[in-house]
Amino acid sequence: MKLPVTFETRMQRLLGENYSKFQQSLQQAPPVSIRVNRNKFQNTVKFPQVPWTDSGYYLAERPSFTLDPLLHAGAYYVQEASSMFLEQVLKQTINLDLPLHVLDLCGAPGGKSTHLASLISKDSLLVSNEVIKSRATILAENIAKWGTGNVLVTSNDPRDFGRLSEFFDVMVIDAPCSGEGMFRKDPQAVGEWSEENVVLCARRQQRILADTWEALKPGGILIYSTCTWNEAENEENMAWLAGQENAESIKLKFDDCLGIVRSELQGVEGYRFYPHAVQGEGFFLAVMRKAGEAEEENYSSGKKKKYKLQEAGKKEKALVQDWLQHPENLAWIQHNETIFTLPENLFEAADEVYQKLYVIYGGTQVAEVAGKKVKPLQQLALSQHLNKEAFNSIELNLEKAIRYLRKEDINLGSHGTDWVLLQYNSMPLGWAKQIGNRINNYYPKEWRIRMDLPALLPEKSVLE
Ligand SMILES: C[S@@+](CC[C@H](N)C(=O)[O-])C[C@H]1O[C@@H](n2cnc3c(N)ncnc32)[C@H](O)[C@@H]1O
Repeated sequence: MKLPVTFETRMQRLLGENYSKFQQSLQQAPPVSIRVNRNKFQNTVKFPQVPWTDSGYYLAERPSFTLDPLLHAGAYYVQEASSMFLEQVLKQTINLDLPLHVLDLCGAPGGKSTHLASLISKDSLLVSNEVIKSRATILAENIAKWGTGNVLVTSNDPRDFGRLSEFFDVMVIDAPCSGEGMFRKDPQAVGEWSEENVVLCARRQQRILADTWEALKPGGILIYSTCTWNEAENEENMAWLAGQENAESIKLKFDDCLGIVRSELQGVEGYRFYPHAVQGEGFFLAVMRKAGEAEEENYSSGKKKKYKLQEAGKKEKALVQDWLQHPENLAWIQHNETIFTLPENLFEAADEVYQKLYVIYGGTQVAEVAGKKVKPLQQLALSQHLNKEAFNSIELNLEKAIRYLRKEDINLGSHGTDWVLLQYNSMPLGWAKQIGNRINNYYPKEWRIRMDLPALLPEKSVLE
């Protein structure tokens, strides 16, 4: 790999005697890692663990993830290991048992958002945002597959978040960057890199930070990360923020043997991940606390509030409320023919987000109801709160599961006229409707597996 000269000079300065080890590590294949969705998959996982997270594992090689039904079921997410350090930050800086409002500002495709969704309590709200619409759709798909039901996916420009003044306890900004840490994984990134682009990225990151700072509560935590190593996009931006706003750097504790490098600039501490020192890709992270103390939230001010979210009709709700576990703890909401739910205690906060931002996906999408006709939605099948007892289900073998996920017609050898939940390894994949002895495949067209099937299919899932 031919590296840009100015990049090499800077890395030599940053790494000193470790530079040659760094250079060698760029020639090696990147490690493959996954993060397991513990709410869906509780079995023991046989792989070596990523040291800074309870649910991350290294695989010995890269399997065909696309052909693994459990990936589509949301049982795990493929994520590079350094990014999983987010878990340590949250565990060390926040009481995760409290009901929190969390923002993931640059969310797609959903690595950090799905991780955040696993870490926060069920009474917490995650707003997962992605400004680019096509990428926001993929984010919504991954959030639905993860299935926690307490996430709103928005597609807004960072400046729109000023409308949610002092709303978030935690803000994660995994900023668009010059991608130096991706050189090994994506050699094309080398060709796209330039000093001018580093400067442009650093300015854009400052703009993003300035635009969203208002949305953080006093006392709230900002977790800033990039997948690049130059100081302009990292420490210098954090020092700039500390100078502009009333923010202090938070220092994290961890064992030096992990190989994570601490950096310091003008009182701001940063954490650097290099591929020769950790089993993961290039990454930078810093944590800041906004000065002050949060005031007690007071949503019920006495005035009759006008909500944007409309309660589901009684008749419509009666048709579907047994499809989720503990329906009594949920707010049942209707938008046209679609019924969806949010945890009851999150209704007011979620409504505020609906009023101020462009929400493309929220909570658990349960069903479409037209008169007495009810159609269960894909997101319900993948919800962690699905009441499986309410449906007939059919277990598929691996080949049939893959064919179902390709939206092919499959023969189940069954008979009937009802909805059936199709599963692989007892894990729901989606719906089919029986019509006599054939079935209609209701897997969403946009989500289907598009790749041609190899002559030999995998024998089992990565997790088996
Ligand atoms: C590093 S990626 C995020 C990865 C994601 N956090 C994850 O863990 O899967 C940065 C994201 O920022 C988005 N982005 C690009 N320009 C942006 C801008 N001006 N403001 C906010 N986000 C932007 C990109 O579309 C991209 O999805």
